[in-house]
Amino acid sequence: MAGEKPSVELCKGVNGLDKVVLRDALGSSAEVYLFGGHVTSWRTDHREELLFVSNKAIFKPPKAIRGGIPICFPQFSSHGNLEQHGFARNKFWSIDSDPPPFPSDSSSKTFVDLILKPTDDDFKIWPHRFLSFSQQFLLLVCHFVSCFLFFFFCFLIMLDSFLLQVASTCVNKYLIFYYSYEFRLRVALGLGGDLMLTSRIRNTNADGKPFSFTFAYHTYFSVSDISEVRVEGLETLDYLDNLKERERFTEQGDAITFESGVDKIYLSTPTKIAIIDHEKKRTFVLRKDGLPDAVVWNPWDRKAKAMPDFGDDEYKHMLCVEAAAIEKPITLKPGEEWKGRLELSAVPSSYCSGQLDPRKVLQG
Ligand SMILES: O=P(O)(O)OC[C@H]1O[C@H](O)[C@H](O)[C@@H](O)[C@@H]1O
Repeated sequence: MAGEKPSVELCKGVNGLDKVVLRDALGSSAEVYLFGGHVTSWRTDHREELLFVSNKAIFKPPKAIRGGIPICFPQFSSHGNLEQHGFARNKFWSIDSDPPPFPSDSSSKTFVDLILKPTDDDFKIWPHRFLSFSQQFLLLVCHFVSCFLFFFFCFLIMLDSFLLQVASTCVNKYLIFYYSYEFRLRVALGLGGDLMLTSRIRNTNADGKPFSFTFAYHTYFSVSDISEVRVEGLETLDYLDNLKERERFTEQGDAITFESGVDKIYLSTPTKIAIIDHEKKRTFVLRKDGLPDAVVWNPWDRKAKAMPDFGDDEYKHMLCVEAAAIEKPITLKPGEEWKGRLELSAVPSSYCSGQLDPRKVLQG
């Protein structure tokens, strides 16, 4: 593969879904499905797959693909009114042929730009606490109708308040305002086959209204054996434990190892986290920017069995470490843009007499 020209190719993937394949001159590659703006493959120059995708993954919209790097936006997990992890991973993205310049990625020639934005017929279920003009108008009509009835039938006073209450419930529940936004995603292969994802989210509301969101790159790393893996960079940090109703705890001082299911949101994490795979003698290094939190997730055996698109034993060969912004939602005023960047490298572990040197792993 080495010596080939870098290429960016649009082709058909599983079930005829469109995907973009990136290849660099040394043979590293990545694949991105337009469905979900979802990276499903990242390979070394030796064609070794670095991301986990379940053998049972269902490549059928609108179900998100199990594995790779789903984008969680505008809501992480189930903590909000939206569907789990928001809608970005269930939508078809487009190739953005003319994006505004990305200064930070200028070194990479192998990349694709995708864009997700609401379409006219695409009512976003992204509720908000303000009422739009049409909603206010509907409330007014309800009020006039009930006032009219009031003058003619005094006993309808009670009905008036009842109608108003029903109307506002309906307005809040069913007539939902949708935010206008632009979500631009660049997926790039960097020098040495690094995988770089940059998200830029802009508030394009014309009505002056801000919106808030939470976000995660839900990265599934492929590991040899979960019991041989440790994560460095999250020691002594506070986390919210999703398995204990999001109670807040403080992590102990040692690197994180795995003996049972884990679902934790580490808060205010450093910009660099390492996943060390002893058996493979490989270390994944995550570098992130604009993403203060990090989720660590492995479903383990019981939850794995309950997931229809995940093999019973596959939990042994994956680990999610998700660069995220969750604890403090991002709020954008109209015209404002947020940027969240993730850079992934796979390097040989500095392995010596059975001991890894965390200083080497986390240096630089
Ligand atoms: O099954 P999904 O909707 O893809 O979510 C998979 C997992 O994602 C995150 O890591 C959450 O912290 C977990 O609570 C959730 O189970």
